Amino acid sequence: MSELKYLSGFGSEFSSEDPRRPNALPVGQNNPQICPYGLYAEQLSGTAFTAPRHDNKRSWLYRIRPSVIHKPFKRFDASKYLTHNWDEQEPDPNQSRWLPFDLPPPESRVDFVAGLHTVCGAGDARSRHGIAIHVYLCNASMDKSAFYSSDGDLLIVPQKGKLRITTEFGIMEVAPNEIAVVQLGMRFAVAVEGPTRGYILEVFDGHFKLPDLGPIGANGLANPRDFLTPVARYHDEEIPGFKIINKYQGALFVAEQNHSPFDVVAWHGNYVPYKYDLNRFMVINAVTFDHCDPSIFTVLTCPSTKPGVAIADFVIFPPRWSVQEHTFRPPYYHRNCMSEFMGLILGSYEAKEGGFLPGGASLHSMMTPHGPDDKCFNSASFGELIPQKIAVGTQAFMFESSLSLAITKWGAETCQKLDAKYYECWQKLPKLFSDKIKI
Ligand SMILES: O=C(O)Cc1cc(O)ccc1O
Ligand SMILES: [Fe+2]
Repeated sequence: MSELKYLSGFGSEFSSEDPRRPNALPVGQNNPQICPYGLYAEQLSGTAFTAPRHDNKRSWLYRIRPSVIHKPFKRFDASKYLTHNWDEQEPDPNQSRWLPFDLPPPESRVDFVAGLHTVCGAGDARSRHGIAIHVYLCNASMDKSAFYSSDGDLLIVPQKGKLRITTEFGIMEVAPNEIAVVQLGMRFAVAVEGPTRGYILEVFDGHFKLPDLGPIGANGLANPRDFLTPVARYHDEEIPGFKIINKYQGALFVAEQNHSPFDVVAWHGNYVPYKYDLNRFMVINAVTFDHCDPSIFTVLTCPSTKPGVAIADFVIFPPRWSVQEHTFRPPYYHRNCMSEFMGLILGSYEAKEGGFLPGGASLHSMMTPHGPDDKCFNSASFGELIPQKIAVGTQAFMFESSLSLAITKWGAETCQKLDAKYYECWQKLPKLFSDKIKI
């Protein structure tokens, strides 16, 4: 297969034609009486028609058949651990840590949709307010099926195994240490190459944006040109019994049709799927003293209507130099009015060298105290403060949300990965209080 091509930019107005059908995009209008090549015009709206211009998102798809040619949707029970039921368990404010989530057994055949497991979440897709955090644990490619969420945008964080994501807009390949965003309503199919695991943040409220940079200036953190959107590529295939799987109000539905939904010959617009390589993140940090809040590491944010408060931020902890003088350099001890769900893509996380493992996770709920374990505290308190390259070969991330998250039954019990001894990592923190320590 030839190398995939991408369009570069975040939030841009793009246009793309499959080179096999030049001039497939109508010129100067969206709805010609007959479209070039006899294509159907279909608008995919990502915001209300009347959203302000700077927020307005829509794309026009020129496709062989309109999406409406399908049989009725019926309930589908492909993934029994996908849920929006936040009342399955009693509330639990404890610090939670999960060992790496199990991959499906090699003799099984589990695709991306069947492998979706909801770990925690809050809110309601019906009132378009909330989030769900899922993991996907799969080992087989989707076959004659496509998936979309009618509930929210999906920010996909591969941890193990590359994803080849065929979308209506074209194909993107996303490997660990890259992320992909497939927005509300966009249909996609995932092909994998073996045991595959990753995390998904689904936001019900709106769309992800790049954070404002304030005094940082016009450049830095995640730069817009590093976001890549696939190019148009169509399949003209009759496929009897092709399944369109729809996540709608937290439940799965399936509708059959007799053709590939990946039949878009050309498209234009600013409502698109995209990917981003986390290695491209330009880190800004303190070069004098003290520990900055982790908001400096925000890759993408889904804002709420309250100024400065995110429904959810996607934050990473990339390799970087640590140079602060007379400073306790690791994360400070804290209690936060936001919920912090963390995962590990590669390596280890500086505040917890042991126990927090790639493919595992942690949740520090609203106002639940947390911070470095005793080992980290001791070495950072008494180590020499030379410039140090930290987190080399590692990548931890955080989904930080202003919502108070509930853990599902699968997350709390069925997965059997909760580490009941997690609290112990703080119990041996020493009492240093003494008249002898004077600074
Ligand atoms: O809890 C965590 O490990 C995440 C985190 C990192 C940091 O550098 C500062 C605050 C914070 O919540
Ligand atoms: Fe934290």
